[in-house]
Amino acid sequence: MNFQLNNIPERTQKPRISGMTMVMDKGLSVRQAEDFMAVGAPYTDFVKLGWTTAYITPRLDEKLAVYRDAGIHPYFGGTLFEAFVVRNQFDDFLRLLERYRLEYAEVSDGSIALPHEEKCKYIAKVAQYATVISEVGSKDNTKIMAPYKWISLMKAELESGTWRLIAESRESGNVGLYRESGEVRQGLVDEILNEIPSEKIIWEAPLKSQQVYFIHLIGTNVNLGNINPNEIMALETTRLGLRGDTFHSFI
Ligand SMILES: O=C(O)[C@H](CS(=O)(=O)O)OP(=O)(O)O
Repeated sequence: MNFQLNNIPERTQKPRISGMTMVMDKGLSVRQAEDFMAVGAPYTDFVKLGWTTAYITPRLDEKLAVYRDAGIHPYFGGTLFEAFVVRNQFDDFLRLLERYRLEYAEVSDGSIALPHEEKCKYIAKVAQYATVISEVGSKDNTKIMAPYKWISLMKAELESGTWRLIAESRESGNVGLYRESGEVRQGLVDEILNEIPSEKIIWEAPLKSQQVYFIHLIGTNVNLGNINPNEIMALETTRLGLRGDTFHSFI
């Protein structure tokens, strides 16, 4: 830090198992990724190349190297897994993990209809190649899932070998965990937290109001995802109680 301020909440240190920040890269150039790492690396744990953008990303190997060299784990969005599965190319997906030396892989069913037992089998298989992060929740805002269902899916995915669960919100922050307005489904979050340890969940929270909600509810070291690269410094200061929204929470 550049100077001393007392009573700053303690942040977990890398390699973090809680207090993690997952940033969504929607198509940064290699140069933009380097610039992002120049300021954001200490505050970023994972970079997800959003949905299927890895398919068309120029100089993909170079971009992955930029993140790895900065101590960040890059991985591909779950929609890419779904794009392989829906085309009966699951084995090609596994080869892709090896080809790009990906240590983490997202398994999701946000865009395809996949019986949950099958999703769990995929989780177990992918776990033989990479550490699995599995996403729960639909990308379709007409599909509202009851809290008990979220919890049973989450438990089954953990039992199948998922390392961390991602709670869906999309980039827009208005599905899954959130109402169409972006407001948090608070009852849902409370029920999930009664049954699943919070450090097992990465809450997708692209909007500032959502990040603030989870920092107030769970604390500085809540796991947050789908953060815009441009917002990484803003989020870190919010975690530290150094922005108006959380200023009085930690003093
Ligand atoms: O679910 C997500 O956060 C993303 C991005 S969006 O849904 O396309 O907005 O998909 P993912 O495949 O997990 O990157």
